[in-house]
Amino acid sequence: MNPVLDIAVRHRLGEFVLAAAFTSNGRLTALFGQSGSGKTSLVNVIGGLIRPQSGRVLVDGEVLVDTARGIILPKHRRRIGYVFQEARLFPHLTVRQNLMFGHWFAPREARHSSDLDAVLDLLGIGHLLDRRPGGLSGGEKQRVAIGRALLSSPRLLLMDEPLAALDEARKAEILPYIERLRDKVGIPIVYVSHSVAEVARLATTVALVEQGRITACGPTAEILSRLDLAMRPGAPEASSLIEARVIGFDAEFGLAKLETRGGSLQVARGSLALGQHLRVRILASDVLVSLAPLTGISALNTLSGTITEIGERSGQDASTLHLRIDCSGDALTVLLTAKSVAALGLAVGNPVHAVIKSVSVETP
Ligand SMILES: Nc1ncnc2c1ncn2[C@@H]1O[C@H](COP(=O)(O)OP(=O)(O)OP(=O)(O)O)[C@@H](O)[C@H]1O
Repeated sequence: MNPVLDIAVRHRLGEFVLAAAFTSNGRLTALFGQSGSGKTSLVNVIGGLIRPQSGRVLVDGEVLVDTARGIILPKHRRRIGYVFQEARLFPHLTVRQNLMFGHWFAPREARHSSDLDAVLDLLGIGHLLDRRPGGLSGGEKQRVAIGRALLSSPRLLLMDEPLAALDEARKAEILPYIERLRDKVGIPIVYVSHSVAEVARLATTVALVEQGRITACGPTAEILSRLDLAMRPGAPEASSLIEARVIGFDAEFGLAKLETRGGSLQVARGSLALGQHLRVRILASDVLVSLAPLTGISALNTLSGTITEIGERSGQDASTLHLRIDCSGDALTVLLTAKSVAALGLAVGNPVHAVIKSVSVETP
């Protein structure tokens, strides 16, 4: 089977050289990297705004670029939807007219009159149809921009920092729509971000971009927890993504009880619903390790596991190191001082208890 994305391109922009190669089968592939690492340039190569000097771009096996065969499809023939940081809607047109603008760009055989209803429902924008962009919130504008891109029947959606211009409340409002887009619409997404929290929540696959190159690419949980990447410049701070399910609530204290493979966690209830499946994120620096089960401390969460990997000493003065604990199939990455590791005599194979404060468990 063809990968969803198969990219290997080389392109010089002044002093900067983009030399990026990766494949992805993810529904949402995040390009993550520091400012200036080349994420937007790569997106522009995929979208056709930059014609690469050499290389290939294939989406679901369709060749968009293959310089060796002299193929560089023009932008308008690629069927790629773009969503930028700013919504870029036409101010003089209504929301309906903005959306239909996307529809006109869809190939005739891919246009269906039912598409509009499905998109309105998916993005919750049906009530905005007669409004003009000027009267919409930033989050509403972005939902319309996503709708417009979807209605062009793209084979791929490129989203370049779509939430960067929004405040925290608007981001929180739009994230569930992007999750639905990822899970319910069969269009693969390439998503540029430099927010680890966003990547942890949305991405199925992460490609790390560093100085024009892809330094790692793989499933999100694996990339975020990889010890060899943890201290690289621009790499996300090491963290663990753990699959969990809401199994109950503690009404008196406003907590939700989550079940994970390695044990239970208690977190702030927020808007969690009974039975909901979610991914929680725990920073490596927010976990303590104990040889014996602890009593008499305030932390509410203890996961038990076995040390599977101890990384190299790193950080300031090589004073810290990462280790990985297998908690019944979930990998927990922990940052400790080298001194603690020596004092406890920690070694691969040791059974340990990982202690996590509830406030350190990030939930959607
Ligand atoms: N036309 C150009 N000529 C010369 N250099 C360029 C050109 N376009 C981009 N660059 C350089 O290429 C590098 C990568 O830029 P790019 O915008 O792709 O990075 P980015 O990772 O998207 O950054 P940001 O997160 O800040 O948007 C930068 O150093 C930029 O200055």
